[in-house]
Amino acid sequence: MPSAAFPSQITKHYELRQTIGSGGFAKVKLAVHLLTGEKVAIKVMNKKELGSDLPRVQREIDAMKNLSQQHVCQLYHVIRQMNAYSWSWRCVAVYAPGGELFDYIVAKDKLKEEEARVFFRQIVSAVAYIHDRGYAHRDLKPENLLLDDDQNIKLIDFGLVAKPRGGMAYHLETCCGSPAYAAPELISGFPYHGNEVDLWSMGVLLYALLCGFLPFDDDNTCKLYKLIQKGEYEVPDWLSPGSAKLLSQLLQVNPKRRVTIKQLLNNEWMMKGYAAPVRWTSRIKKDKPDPDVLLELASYYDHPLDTMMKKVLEWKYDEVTAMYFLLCMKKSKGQLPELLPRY
Ligand SMILES: COc1cc(O)cc(Nc2ccc(C(=O)Nc3ccc4c(c3)C[NH2+]CC4)cc2)c1
Repeated sequence: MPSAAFPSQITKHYELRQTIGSGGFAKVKLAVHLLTGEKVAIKVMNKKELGSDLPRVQREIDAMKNLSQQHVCQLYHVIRQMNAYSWSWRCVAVYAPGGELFDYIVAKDKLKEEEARVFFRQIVSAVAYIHDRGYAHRDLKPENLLLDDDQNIKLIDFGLVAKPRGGMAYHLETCCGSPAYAAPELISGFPYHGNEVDLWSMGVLLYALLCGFLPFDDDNTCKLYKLIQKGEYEVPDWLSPGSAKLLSQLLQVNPKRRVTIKQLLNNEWMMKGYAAPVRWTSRIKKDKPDPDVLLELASYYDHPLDTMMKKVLEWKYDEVTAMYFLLCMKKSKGQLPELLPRY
């Protein structure tokens, strides 16, 4: 039980600020990492509220520990704390000052094709990466896509992620995600493939970006399901033929006829105005830590370089992992030479 005399792991490293998101069993707070001054997002989950959702927390944390890519929200630090008579989790991750893509679309009503293409290419990059790592997100929607300070996409909320044993071929028997973005095969209760379900949700997402409203929408969930299973939607006259064609390739009721993530990478619409296909491999090389950051860490912790390298490569998602990623963030902003206070 933390007290003033025994500061919690959180207050030892972070200064908590306001709540920036809440829902279900979790609350997300803005915080500042004391040593680097970098802003972070801290997701607070209490076992008591979690109830049956405990596996969801573990799934999200395990997934985020395995996912490091420029368009996926980076996990920095996981702190499990015993308080009162139950466990609580605090997970520290990237803060995305642009907030949710959902709010960005609402504020702009709808996006021009060129702007939608910039975001959609980054979303395809994130999904191609997690699929390649054997994960299906299963809850792709604008609320789970955040914008960082350069308006780049960061994918969050891996609580419904599925990493079926033996890769993606396995059917996933659970029904999940948000109804308006759910694929026909998922809501029909048929066995489905997680990666195909993600492609349908991306079709709904692209439609929302280009139109400012949903292709299938009804307050009555049963009526909504019928609309989705019919797969008929309005094609507004402001959509270009290319946009309409890509939407028809994504919003295919038969998952076997749906465009695949690999086909999307160099799809005609995706390539318009671009010289190269979507780049989806990670720019973050966890197996080769950044030498400048290692030097800074070794100096701060007063460790020999090779000892520091070994500690970082353990990827414990403790204070060392957090320091590493946050110093990388500072370096990307040209602020690394700001020396850390020495012990
Ligand atoms: C374990 O998984 C985690 C852990 C964690 O610490 C965070 C997340 N997910 C996030 C949720 C929200 C944000 C975030 O930055 N939200 C945000 C930021 C700025 C603003 C808003 C939200 C909304 N109002 C406008 C300003 C970041 C990560 C997952």
